Amino acid sequence: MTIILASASPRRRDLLTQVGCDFVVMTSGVVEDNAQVVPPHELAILQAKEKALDVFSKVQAHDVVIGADTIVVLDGQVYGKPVDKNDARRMLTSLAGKEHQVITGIAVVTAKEIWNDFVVTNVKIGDITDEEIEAYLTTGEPMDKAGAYAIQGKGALFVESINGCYANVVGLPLNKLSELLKKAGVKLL
Ligand SMILES: Cc1cn([C@H]2C[C@H](O)[C@@H](COP(=O)(O)OP(=O)(O)OP(=O)(O)O)O2)c(=O)[nH]c1=O
Repeated sequence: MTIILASASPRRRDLLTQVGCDFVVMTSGVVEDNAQVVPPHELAILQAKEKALDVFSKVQAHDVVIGADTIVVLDGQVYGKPVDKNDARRMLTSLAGKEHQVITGIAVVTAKEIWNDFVVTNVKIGDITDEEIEAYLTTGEPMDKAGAYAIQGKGALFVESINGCYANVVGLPLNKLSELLKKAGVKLL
């Protein structure tokens, strides 16, 4: 049995490595579509499942595949990864001074069953000046992050407080993952 992380995200790899998991990475060919008309948490679960199932179709039947999808939700509006600098600027401007939710959907797929769930973390972004947004955009950090910021990077300068799982914001809720892996018969400790 091999544990496979169906993700191109270096953050997810780092988090899984942090907890001593022995795994390999395989990226899925799934194209995300955040415009789907389903509630945000369902969208995150759906996309996590799609990524995991796509990879599962290419591996051995006894393997375990993990998929995840992180979205930012502000007043019911879903923000994925920005398409360009203008989109990132728009996201950061609207997140400033407000609380939003970071939702990660997670799926663990085995030949027997698909376990899935989601985790919500509330994040309050403080006031940000236009000058700070422009400076942050030039770092390039926002471009591959949901909501256009990285709590684990310079984006931490904007985060006033969080309520909930930190790893969830970075892209992989480790406590929830452990719970789902245990159901699939995989123990990390
Ligand atoms: C909010 C936030 C998101 N992110 C990242 C986590 C995810 O990698 C990314 C959201 O995009 P995702 O589509 O969830 O993931 P991905 O495209 O990077 O990787 P894959 O689909 O192959 O698994 O945003 C941070 O790194 N820090 C943060 O503070």
